[in-house]
Amino acid sequence: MSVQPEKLIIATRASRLALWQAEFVQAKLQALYPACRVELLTMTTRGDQILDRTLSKVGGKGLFVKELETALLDGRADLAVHSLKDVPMDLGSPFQLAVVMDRADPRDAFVSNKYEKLADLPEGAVVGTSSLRRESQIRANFPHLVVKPLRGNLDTRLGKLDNGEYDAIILAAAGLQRLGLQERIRSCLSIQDSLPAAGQGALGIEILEARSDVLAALQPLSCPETLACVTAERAVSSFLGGSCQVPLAAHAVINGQNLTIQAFVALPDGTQVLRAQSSGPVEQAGQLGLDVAKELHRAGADKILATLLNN
Ligand SMILES: NCc1[nH]cc(CCC(=O)O)c1CC(=O)O
Repeated sequence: MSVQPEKLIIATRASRLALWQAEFVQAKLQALYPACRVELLTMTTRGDQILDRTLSKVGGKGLFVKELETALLDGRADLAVHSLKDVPMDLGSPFQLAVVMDRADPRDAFVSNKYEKLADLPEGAVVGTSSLRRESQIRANFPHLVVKPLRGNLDTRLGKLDNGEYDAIILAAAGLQRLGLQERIRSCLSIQDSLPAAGQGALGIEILEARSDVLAALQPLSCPETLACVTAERAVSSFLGGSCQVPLAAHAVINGQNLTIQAFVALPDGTQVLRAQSSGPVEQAGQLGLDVAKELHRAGADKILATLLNN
C-alpha cells in the first residue's frame, strides 16, 4: 500500500542555500504526493547568528541543527532538510537520519577574481576559508600562501572576496552550483588535492524516530549509493570524534560493487598529514570506514586530535 501523507512541513534554515535545499525537497515531495500540502517552516539558527567568530571556536556543526530539531519535537515540522556535512555523526534519540539523497558535486571550488587556480597564486596571496580541513590541505600543498578565516553565508563570503579582502576563497562547489553561482567557480580542486568533508554535497533529511509514517513517505527520495558512501565517510568521523573543529576529511566512491574510501587527519598548519584508504564490497561501507579510521588512529590521529582539542 502506498503512503499518501496529507501534510508535510519542512523545517529549514533561512539562508539562501538552505532555502534552495528545502524547496528542492519540497518540489520532489509535491511531485510524489500531489494531494499533499508540503510547506516550509523557515528558522534562524544560532549558527546563522554567530558571524564574528570562527565556527570551530563556537561549538561547531550542531549549531545549525538544534533549532530545527526543536521544531520537530514541538510538532511544528515533520522533517528537517540539512546539508549532510553539517549533521552531527550521532543525532541521538529521538531523532534519526531518515534519508540521504543523491549527491551533487562533492569537490571544493576555487573562487577568485584574479586567478585561475591555487597554483597560480603568488607568494603571500591571501586565501579565505574557515574550514580547518581546507586550511591544512592548502598549507601542506602551498606553504607560501596565507590562509585567513572567512565566515558567513555564501553571499557574504563572495562579497568579502569582491571587496578585496582575499585574493581567492575556497567554497563547496555544490553550494555555488545550487545557487546558480557556478560561473564564480574558476576551477575545482581535485579530490586528491582537497579531500572533501564527510557527506559534502549530499542532502540529509532528519525526522523523529517515532514518525514511521514520514519515514515511509520519504523513502522514494533515498539514494542507496550515496547512503553507502556517506555511511563509510561518517564512520570515519564518528570513530575519530570528528566535527568541523578538526581537520578531518573522508570521501568514498563506488565502482561497480566496490567502495573505496579515502580519509585524512592533519594539523591545520599542514606540517603533519596522515592518510589512509580502504576498498571492499559496498555492503561493508560502515566497516570500511571504520578500518580507515582505525588505521589513522594507529598512525597517530589521536595525538593530532588531542593537540587540537587542547588549544
Ligand atoms: N560549511 C558550510 C556548508 N555546508 C554545506 C555547504 C554546501 C555544500 C554541501 O552541501 O556540502 C556549505 C558551504 C561550504 O562549505 O562552502
